[in-house]
Amino acid sequence: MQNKNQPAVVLTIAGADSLSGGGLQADLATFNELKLYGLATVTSIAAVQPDNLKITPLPATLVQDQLQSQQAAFQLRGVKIGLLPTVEQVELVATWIKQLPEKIPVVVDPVLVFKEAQTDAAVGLRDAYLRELFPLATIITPNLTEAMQLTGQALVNEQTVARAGQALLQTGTQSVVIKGGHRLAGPMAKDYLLTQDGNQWLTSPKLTSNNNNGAGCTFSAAILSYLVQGNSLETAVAQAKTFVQHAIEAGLTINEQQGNVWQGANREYSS
Ligand SMILES: Nc1ncnc2c1ncn2[C@@H]1O[C@H](COP(=O)(O)OP(=O)(O)O)[C@@H](O)[C@H]1O
Ligand SMILES: Cc1ncc(COP(=O)(O)O)c(C=O)c1O
Repeated sequence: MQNKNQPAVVLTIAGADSLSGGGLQADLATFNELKLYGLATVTSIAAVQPDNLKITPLPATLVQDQLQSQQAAFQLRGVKIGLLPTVEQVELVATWIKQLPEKIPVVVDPVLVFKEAQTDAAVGLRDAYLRELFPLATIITPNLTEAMQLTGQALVNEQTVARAGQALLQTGTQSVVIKGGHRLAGPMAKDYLLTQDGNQWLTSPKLTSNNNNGAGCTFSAAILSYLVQGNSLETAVAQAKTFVQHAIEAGLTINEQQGNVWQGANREYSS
């Protein structure tokens, strides 16, 4: 039994990152900083290698077992969906979301593209996200390259990103934020938020730091956290952008090419 002094419980369904930059490690760190109790269903293990990311999926039955155990033990207040490496896992997670007894925020981060390696998601996986998960989402959070792969459009400026947002909204998700981040040209890191009620660009100065592994995971986990705390979608996304900006600024260098975000940087700013 949870009383009102205990933290709300949220779940991430995600992969484990061997360097803890992204994946469930970033999600749990974010939930913790934002005073939520985080659970994780592990879908896969991502081992970061010098020029590759080796992703090993776990069997779907094991994913199902974890979800059942978590739902039996806790009242879940929100769910974030990260890396699901197989169509079978996407279908299973969609079925599980549909049977949840209450309507809770569901943030879907379609992890199809990684900073650590050049990848092109399998068409079947892309289609499964579009068909199965997006219609169940409160918000979807593709990065620029993922939005290109999901829409088949070249996204090079504000107009094309806005058009892609409209196309993604047609999938049935309640809202979409396309992360221009470091990939969209210009001095600002711009993200485009589109809801049923309107749209806006969220901007922050583009940091030159390479310590942004985990930025996307942290951003989407922070959106979920702020939604669970009762904020509007617009407020949740704006606050998440500030949270991730601080996390990149204070990131941890691994080598000249890459480093991880650090969610703990936000302690300095919280009251
Ligand atoms: N260099 C940067 N400077 C400032 N913000 C950034 C930078 N890179 C990414 N971001 C922000 O971090 C969040 C995650 O974006 P991104 O790194 O593109 O996602 P992903 O990790 O999915 O590729 C977005 O809010 C984006 O604008
Ligand atoms: C398991 C897993 N999920 C997601 C990601 C994506 O991380 P990012 O937030 O940098 O997009 C990674 C990156 O290494 C990962 O290993």
